Amino acid sequence: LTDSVLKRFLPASLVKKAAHGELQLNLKPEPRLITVLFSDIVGFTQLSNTLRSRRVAELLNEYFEAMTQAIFESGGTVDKFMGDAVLALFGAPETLSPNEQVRRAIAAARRMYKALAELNERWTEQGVPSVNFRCGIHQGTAVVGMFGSADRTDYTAIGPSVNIAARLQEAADGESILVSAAVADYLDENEIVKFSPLQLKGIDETVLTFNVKTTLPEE
Ligand SMILES: C[C@]12CC[C@@H]3c4cc(O)c(O)cc4CC[C@H]3[C@@H]1CC[C@@H]2O
Ligand SMILES: [Ca+2]
Ligand SMILES: [Mg+2]
Ligand SMILES: [Mg+2]
Repeated sequence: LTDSVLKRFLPASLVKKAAHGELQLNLKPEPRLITVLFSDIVGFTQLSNTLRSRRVAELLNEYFEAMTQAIFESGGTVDKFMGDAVLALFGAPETLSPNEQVRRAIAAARRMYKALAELNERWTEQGVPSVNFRCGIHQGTAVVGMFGSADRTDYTAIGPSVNIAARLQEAADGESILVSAAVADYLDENEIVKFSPLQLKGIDETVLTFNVKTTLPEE
C-alpha cells in the first residue's frame, strides 16, 4: 500500500514506521477486538443552515483538523468523517491490548472535547453559535481492514460494535462521553458514573452504560 493511502487514516509516525518495515500492518479484512469511538456535534446542521456554504466548509475543516490531531496524538486511527461525525478506531491496524485501547480512546475523547471547546471559544468571537460535543465508545469485535474495489479502497470497521458506539453517542447527553460496560471495565471507579441501561436501535441485548468524566480532575 502506498504512503498516500495509509496517510488517509494513520499519523505520519506510523506511516513512516510501516514504510521502513519497522511496523507490520495487517490490512486484510478480518475480525479483531477493537475499541470504537464515535463522536458527533449537536447543532451543526442547524448552524450550517444559518451560514453560507463556503463558511460551513471552513468551519468543518477547522473541526476535522482539530479532531484528527486529537485522535492521532492519542494513538488512534481516523476511520472516517460522516457529516460532522467522526469514527475513530483503537487497536487497528496497530495491535493494542484491550486496556491500552480503552486508555487511548478515553484520552482521545477528552482531547476532542477540549479541542471543540477551544473551537467554540474562537467561533463565538467570530459570531458563530457554539455547538455541543457528544461521544460514544464501545469495545467489541468488528471486521477491520481495507474494503472497496481495485480502484477505490477505504480502511474501515464493519459490525455491530460500530453501530453500538454510534448509538451510545446518540443516547449521550451533550458534553459527555458515554461508554459501554465493556469499556468501563477498564476504567477506575472514580472516572465513571453509572448511566441508564439502554436498548439501542439494531442491537438485541440491553447495553449497560457509564458516563466518563470529560476532563481529568487536575485539568
Ligand atoms: C455507523 C453508521 C453510520 C452513522 C450512523 C449515525 C450517524 C450519526 O450522526 C448519528 O448521530 C447516529 C448514527 C447511528 C447509526 C450510525 C450507523 C450504524 C452503521 C453505520 O455504519
Ligand atoms: Ca476509513
Ligand atoms: Mg448525529
Ligand atoms: Mg452530526
